Amino acid sequence: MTPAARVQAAIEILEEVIASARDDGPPADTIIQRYFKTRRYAGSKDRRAVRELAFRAIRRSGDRPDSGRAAMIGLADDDAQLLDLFDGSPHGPAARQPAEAPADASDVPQWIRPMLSEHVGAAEWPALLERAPLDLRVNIAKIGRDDLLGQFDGAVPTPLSPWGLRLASDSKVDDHPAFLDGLIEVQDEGSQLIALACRPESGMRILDLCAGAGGKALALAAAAPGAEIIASDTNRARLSQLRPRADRAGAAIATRLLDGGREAAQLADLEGQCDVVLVDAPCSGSGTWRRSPEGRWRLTQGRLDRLARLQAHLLDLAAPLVRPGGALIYATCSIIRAEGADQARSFLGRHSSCMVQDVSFVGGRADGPGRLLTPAHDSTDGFFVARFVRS
Ligand SMILES: C[S@@+](CC[C@H](N)C(=O)[O-])C[C@H]1O[C@@H](n2cnc3c(N)ncnc32)[C@H](O)[C@@H]1O
Repeated sequence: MTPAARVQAAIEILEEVIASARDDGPPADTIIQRYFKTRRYAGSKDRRAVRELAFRAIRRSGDRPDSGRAAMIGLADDDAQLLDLFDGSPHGPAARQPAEAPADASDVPQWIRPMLSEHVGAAEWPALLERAPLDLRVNIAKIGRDDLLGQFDGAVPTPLSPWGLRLASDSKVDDHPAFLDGLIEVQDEGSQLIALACRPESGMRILDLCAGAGGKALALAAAAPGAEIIASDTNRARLSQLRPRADRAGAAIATRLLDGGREAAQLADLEGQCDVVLVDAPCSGSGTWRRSPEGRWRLTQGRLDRLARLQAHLLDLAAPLVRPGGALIYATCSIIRAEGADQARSFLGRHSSCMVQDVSFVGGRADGPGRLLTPAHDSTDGFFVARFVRS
């Protein structure tokens, strides 16, 4: 591909990413993979260059651009070499017209700014979009962290989680023997800290209510191999990914597929029976923009309101399942108050039998009844987490 053809390819990809963000479709990575499946002429260098261009344009625009071309023009207006490639050559983009408006540049969408946690001021915004390192969680049920340290080039222990190793962002581990043997999982340090906040111990019964593909359930099982762990979710496809991961890790985790709206009846046998219930609730994902920067283009006030209602519903569902003296842990990978401190405060207002307890990990900052981790302050994804004890 010529350099100009790469720019045109990135514009076409951006067009799809914009439509997908508007219509709640697949993420940018999936779109890029699909794009090249039907374009075998593109070599690996072309693919890398196009991907890089598309992601640079996505990171540059906080608000959803009008078109892929507007997004790329925005990037090119600050980069003379890129602008020169708008030359109308075959397969390249048409020449830039003076009347064409570039997409606006911003880190955080305008409308979301007033909704962020007070900790996430403008000085923290650039870090929300910096490339994240690759964090691994060592399966401590099988091996110690120090025993694996030397097996990965440039790996360092994560500073906050005792289970983590940090590698450069572009590291690949899915064909590493340690991965195939179930000794590691890819997991951001922030997610590891949420599992730590559950204080898992052998003999406990732990419900991971929104387990998804089981990232945190696996961390809990590794930390407390003698615990009974139940992983539930309403999404069959996600929950079914847990089984092979648990087999690889040698973890015993029971799963329960729930029907949205019938969860209370399906979990009735666990009422007052759980030592710990983890509610890792669906959220805006605003704490993970550094991995999925197009997530900023997906959010609308309507979506945010629906998510906040679902989070409240899941918290109300979870509270009666906790045994007296047991703990409810609420987490979202969000830096938006409505999904964090405000949600936790409302929960406390509705449930007088629950009291706040400090989460036991190092890191983060106090944020209302919970703690907030942010990329700038903690070098983790952004997370809100609160721990409640049932009296
Ligand atoms: C943030 S994700 C969970 C990530 C997972 N805990 C992990 O560590 O990989 C939230 C999950 O909540 C699930 N969910 C949505 N509505 C639910 C409901 N009513 N009951 C249980 N799970 C639900 C979604 O399907 C999604 O998998």
